[in-house]
Amino acid sequence: MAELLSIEQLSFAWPGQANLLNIDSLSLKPGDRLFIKGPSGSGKSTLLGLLAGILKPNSGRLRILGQDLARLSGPQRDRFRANHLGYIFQQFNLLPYLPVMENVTAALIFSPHKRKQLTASPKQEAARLLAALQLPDALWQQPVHRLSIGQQQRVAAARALIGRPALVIADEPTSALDADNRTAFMELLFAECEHAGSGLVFVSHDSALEPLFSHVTSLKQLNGANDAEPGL
Ligand SMILES: Nc1ncnc2c1ncn2[C@@H]1O[C@H](COP(=O)(O)OP(=O)(O)OP(=O)(O)O)[C@@H](O)[C@H]1O
Repeated sequence: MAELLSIEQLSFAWPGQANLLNIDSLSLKPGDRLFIKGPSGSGKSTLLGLLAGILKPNSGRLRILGQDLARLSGPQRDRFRANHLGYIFQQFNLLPYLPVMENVTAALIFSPHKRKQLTASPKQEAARLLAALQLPDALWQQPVHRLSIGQQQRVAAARALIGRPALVIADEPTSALDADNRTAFMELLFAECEHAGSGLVFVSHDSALEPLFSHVTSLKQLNGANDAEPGL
């Protein structure tokens, strides 16, 4: 089976700026869970943009499921992202006036692959995920803007997980939560990734979450080739 993620000799600089990322190597197997830490401004979101194929490396190679994203055209990259990735954004990026249920099933619209992965109807699978993430069913037909931040976060997680993507990318999704809610959310997220067989790349500057992950690295380690942990 192809590796979930492999990076070799990758460099990236924003236009007119010095190199921000110089990653000698990073690899993950299907289902692996990686925590990436690093202070604000160190390049965590930039790295996630590269993983999602929203940004292109200046040099080197980045493969997801064996596919070098830089070799795909823009529309092919969009399709690859829709089919194989689930993304939980820092600000969730939900559609505020659409009901919860439609926000979750929206992830299937541009993804024949995710639709094929379903074992029930889109609504049934969205309902299963929302229930598993403990969002009360009284809220499922409510527009998202009426939900609390913690509730919106569960909707964003359900949207990222529907259709069993190979890789779920999460950019500081717990930053608006208190410690109790954070731990509960992480347990649910892990359980659902396991159920779906999804790998997880999770970015945060909250090192309290670090012990929950089998693989941990930092932007500093990634950028200094010799400091990386074995296997990372
Ligand atoms: N669209 C952009 N154009 C130019 N420079 C950018 C852009 N986005 C980010 N940068 C620069 O890249 C650097 C890293 O930013 P990035 O958002 O990746 O950091 P981060 O580690 O995710 O920070 P935070 O924890 O605050 O979210 C910063 O110096 C930032 O100014």
